[in-house]
Amino acid sequence: MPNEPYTLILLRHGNSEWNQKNLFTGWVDVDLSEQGVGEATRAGELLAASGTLPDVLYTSRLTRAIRTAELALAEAGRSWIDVKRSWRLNERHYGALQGKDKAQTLAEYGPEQFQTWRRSFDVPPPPIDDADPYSQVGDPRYADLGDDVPRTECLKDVIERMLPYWESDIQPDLALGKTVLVTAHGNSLRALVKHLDGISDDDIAELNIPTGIPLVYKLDESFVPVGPAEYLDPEAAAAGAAAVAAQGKK
Ligand SMILES: O=C(O)[C@@H](CO)OP(=O)(O)O
Repeated sequence: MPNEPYTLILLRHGNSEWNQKNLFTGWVDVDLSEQGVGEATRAGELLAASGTLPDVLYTSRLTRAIRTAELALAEAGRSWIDVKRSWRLNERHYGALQGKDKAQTLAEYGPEQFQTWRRSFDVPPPPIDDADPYSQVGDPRYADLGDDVPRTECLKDVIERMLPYWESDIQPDLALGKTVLVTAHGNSLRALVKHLDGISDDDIAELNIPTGIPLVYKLDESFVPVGPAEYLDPEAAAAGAAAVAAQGKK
């Protein structure tokens, strides 16, 4: 291979106030919890210690991802890098479940329906009402979407809105040899990992992304991984992923 492989770092935001309260979040703009602030800072330490220093940052338009990136980059001495934000990296819109308690939802609807809403590939939760306090309709942050602001999404919908951005914006920066950091969300990153690793529609249900631990991909010139992606703290990543899988059962 003539050139060095491209480096892509995926980072799920640190634990949020609603992760802590065990509420479905989606596009609701909640901040990091104190634990999340610590995780974001630690992510920056891991980047610095491994010498994986980003040249450009991509984030969603949600505070928890933006702050995670700011804290991690400050810790790694890279606050100065260029930043690009897109709603296409936002969390999966959780429809009418936004703001609902996960444990209560599990108790009310049962494990099968609960798992279908959380992890099925193509079954979205019921749509959120435009008048719901947790709807994003009318939010100036999404003025460019007009009436196309999502009312609910399944993982398939997330892949369909995220992949065009991956191709139009992120891939060209990688092709320039830049180390790219993407700070995003559990389900928008599951969508990207599914694409990169060629995971089937069924198997993706089992994949959970832990909060605040950088996942590093090396990609060839066709943006295909040259080996398995690596978490910079594999033990913490395994524990974190198991905790995400168990949400609701508390
Ligand atoms: O509530 C959410 O938006 C997501 C991520 O926190 O939850 P889940 O892991 O249940 O998809």
